Amino acid sequence: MIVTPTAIADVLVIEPNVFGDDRGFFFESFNHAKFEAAIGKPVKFVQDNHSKSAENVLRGMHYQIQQPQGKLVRVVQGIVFDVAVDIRKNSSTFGQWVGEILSAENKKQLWVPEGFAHGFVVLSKTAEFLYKTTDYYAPEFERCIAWNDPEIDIKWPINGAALLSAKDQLGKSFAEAEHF
Ligand SMILES: Cc1cn([C@H]2C[C@H](O)[C@@H](COP(=O)(O)OP(=O)(O)O[C@H]3O[C@@H](C)C(=O)[C@@H](O)[C@H]3O)O2)c(=O)[nH]c1=O
Repeated sequence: MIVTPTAIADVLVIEPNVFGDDRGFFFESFNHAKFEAAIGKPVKFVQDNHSKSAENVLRGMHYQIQQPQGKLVRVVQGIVFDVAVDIRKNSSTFGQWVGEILSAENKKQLWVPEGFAHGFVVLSKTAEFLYKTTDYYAPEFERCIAWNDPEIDIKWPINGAALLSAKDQLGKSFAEAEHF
């Protein structure tokens, strides 16, 4: 597998070795030992999540202020633009974002560590999104930063209006939001 740091060093792009043959393909979508070697520390995932969304659906920018979740994300159908925002106050990249196209075809995964707000927008007709998390869902600690916060200024590659949940329409500004 190929591991490539992004502009924010702790956020990694992971590309598995894909073995294609006459039948189709095979790849290890997660290997604990190799993943720990990639991030350089022990990790324990406790939840696997799967969502499906229509084109222009934008979910984000989410985090849990307690029980923070590291997320290993990938796409098994369609194409998304996936984004991590560094909200660690002591980080040299505090307030910066990185984005990556993840698709069923490119099979890229993004490692979004604890301390980041995370979100994505769907660029295909539909997309199915899978992710592992290092802590359990805890709605009482769930927080949302507005996807279009001008200070963060994420350059979303979308045509048309983003489709948001009622909850995500109430996302806070980066300035107002709680940080780590
Ligand atoms: C995230 C989550 C949701 N749910 C439930 C709550 C709700 O009824 C329904 C849909 O929840 P949401 O609207 O919060 O789902 P969604 O907007 O897809 O939330 C997710 O967005 C992406 C960007 C992330 O980074 C995730 O961590 C998570 O916050 O599913 C769980 O039972 N467990 C979970 O882990």
